[in-house]
Amino acid sequence: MLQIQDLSVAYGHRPIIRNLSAGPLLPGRVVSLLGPNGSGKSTLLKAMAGLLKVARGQVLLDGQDLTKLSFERRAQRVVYLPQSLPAAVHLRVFESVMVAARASDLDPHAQDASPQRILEVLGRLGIEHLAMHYLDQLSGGQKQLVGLAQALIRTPRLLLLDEPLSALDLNYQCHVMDLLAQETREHGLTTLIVLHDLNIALQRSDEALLIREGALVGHGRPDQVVTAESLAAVYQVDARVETCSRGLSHVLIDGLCAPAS
Ligand SMILES: Nc1ncnc2c1ncn2[C@@H]1O[C@H](COP(=O)(O)OP(=O)(O)OP(=O)(O)O)[C@@H](O)[C@H]1O
Repeated sequence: MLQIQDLSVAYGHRPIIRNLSAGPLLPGRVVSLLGPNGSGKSTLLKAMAGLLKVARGQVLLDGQDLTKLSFERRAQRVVYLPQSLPAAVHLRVFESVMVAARASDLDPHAQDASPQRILEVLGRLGIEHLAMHYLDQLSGGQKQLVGLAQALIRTPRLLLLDEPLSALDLNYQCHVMDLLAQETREHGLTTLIVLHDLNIALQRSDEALLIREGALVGHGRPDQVVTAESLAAVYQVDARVETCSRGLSHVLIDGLCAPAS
């Protein structure tokens, strides 16, 4: 179970995340993290992953404060996939997933980095045919899928994914969200995913967190969080959330809200 308590994060003297509390987020659930550009989503994920100094507050995972753990112990529990992947090195896809599996390895038996397991993870993502390709010769979307393979091979307790669908086509977006839901449920992970596509958040996440200017303004079922009112308040768009013939919620954008006079 994940609980964020009174978290504050700053860059220098500039506060970004302000006394943010959220949770509990239960294992086995996919939670979308929503909010406008610059609202602090990546900053929140980086702080939870231990990559930024936390000015105040706690991130409790099963009662343990992640902000106080050593790098190695945190790396065993938390996997963070950044928005932009590091410049691709001249490694084959297969090797890069193997390196990722061993990255957090205090206990050599903790991660199964056998060739079969690596091929299985690549296969689940539909990219086993890329196993022997070089990372620096892949397309943007293919690199993003390899990043996901590097994350999933590690079976953490907490999976933090920053816009993991941004370079993927429609088919892969659906496929990856289905796979993440399956992995999350099967392994009892807590999965937090930054998304800009509100329809994907509505239809394929179990819960949503909505932030604005570093503060939490909504948490609950996606259809309770993504509403015409919240979209007007947070994104300044004039929108409707309607239910289609299959019973799924869709956001329809009519335009920008009229500026306040
Ligand atoms: N390394 C940094 N140093 C100083 N300020 C930063 C740094 N990284 C981000 N910021 C600022 O922090 C604020 C929040 O940025 P962040 O990347 O967390 O937003 P975001 O919600 O993820 O945005 P986006 O949806 O555009 O990716 C922004 O105003 C940004 O300019």
